[in-house]
Amino acid sequence: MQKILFIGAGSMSEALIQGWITQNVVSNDSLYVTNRSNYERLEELEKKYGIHILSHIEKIKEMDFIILATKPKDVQSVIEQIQPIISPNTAILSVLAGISIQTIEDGLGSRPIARVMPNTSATIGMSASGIAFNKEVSEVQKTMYLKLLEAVGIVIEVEEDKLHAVTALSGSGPAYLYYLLEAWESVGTEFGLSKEIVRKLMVQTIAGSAAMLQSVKEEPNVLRKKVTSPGGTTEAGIRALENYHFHDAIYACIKSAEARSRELAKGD
Ligand SMILES: NC(=O)C1=CN([C@@H]2O[C@H](COP(=O)(O)OP(=O)(O)OC[C@H]3O[C@@H](n4cnc5c(N)ncnc54)[C@H](O)[C@@H]3O)[C@@H](O)[C@H]2O)C=CC1
Ligand SMILES: O=C(O)[C@@H]1CCC=N1
Repeated sequence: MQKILFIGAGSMSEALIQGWITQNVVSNDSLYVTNRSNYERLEELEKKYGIHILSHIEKIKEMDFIILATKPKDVQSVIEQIQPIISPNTAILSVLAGISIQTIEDGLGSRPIARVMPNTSATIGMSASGIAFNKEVSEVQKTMYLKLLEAVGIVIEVEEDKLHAVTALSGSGPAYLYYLLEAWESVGTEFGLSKEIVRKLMVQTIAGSAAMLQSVKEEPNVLRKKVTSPGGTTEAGIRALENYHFHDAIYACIKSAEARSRELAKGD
C-alpha cells in the first residue's frame, strides 16, 4: 500500500482527504497528515477520516508521496525540515499557489514533482484542477495523479506557467461565487425575502446555469441573450452592471489574483 503524507492540515488538505476517501480512491489507512502546530486539528482529522497522524518526523522516509499543502510562504521551512530525511524515491505533489516546480527541485533535488491547483470543491468531488509535471514524473505516476484528481472533479494538464492563471480563475473561483451569493442574499433580504429562500433560489440558479453550459452546447453570450428580453428586467440589470464597469471589475479581479500568484512565486 502506498503511503501519502499531507504536510499542512488546512482546508485544502481536508478537501482532498475527504474527497479521496468518499470517492473510495485512496484508503484512509494510506493517508498521513502533519502540521506545524495545532495538534487538536490533527486529532480532529484522525477522528473524522480515520487517517494517521505522522507520529515522528523520521517516518517521512517511508512516504511514497508527500503533498505540500502549507501556505506558500511556509514552503522554505518545510523544505529545510524534510530535506535531510526524505527518501530519494518519494514523489512530491504540491498544491501551493505560486510556488514553482524549480523552487521545490532546488530544495529537494531532482525527483518526480507534480504541481496541482485544485479548489475546495474537491470535498464533494467537484474540483476544477490544473496540473503540470516535471520531467521526472513517469507515465504511471501521471496516470495515477490524473486518476486521483479526476476522482475529485475534473483535471486539465497545462504548461506550468499557466498555473498562475488557473489559480486566479478556478483555484480562487469558488470564493468569487460565494461572494456573489453573499451580495445576492444581502439584496434579496432587503426585498423582504428570507435568507433561506434567496439562497435556495440562487444556488439552484448557479447550478442550473452551470448545467446548461455543460449540456447545451451554446456560448454563454447566446444563453445570456435568451434570458434578456428586449426592454425587460435582465436588460435593465445588465445595463446597471455595465454602468458599474462589470467587465473591468472582473478583469481586475482575475489579473490581481494572477499577479499575486506570481508574487508568491518570488516569496513576496
Ligand atoms: N484553500 C483553497 O481554496 C486552496 C488552497 N490552495 C493552496 O493550498 C495550500 C494550503 O491552503 P489552505 O489549506 O487554505 O491553508 P491553511 O492555512 O488552512 O493550512 C495550511 C496549514 O499548514 C500548516 N503549516 C504551516 N507551516 C508548516 C510546516 N512547516 N509544517 C507543517 N505544517 C505547516 C499550518 O499550520 C496550517 O494548518 C496553500 O498553499 C494554497 O495556496 C490551493 C488551491 C485552493
Ligand atoms: O487564496 C489563495 O491563495 C489560495 C489559492 C487558490 C485558492 N486559495
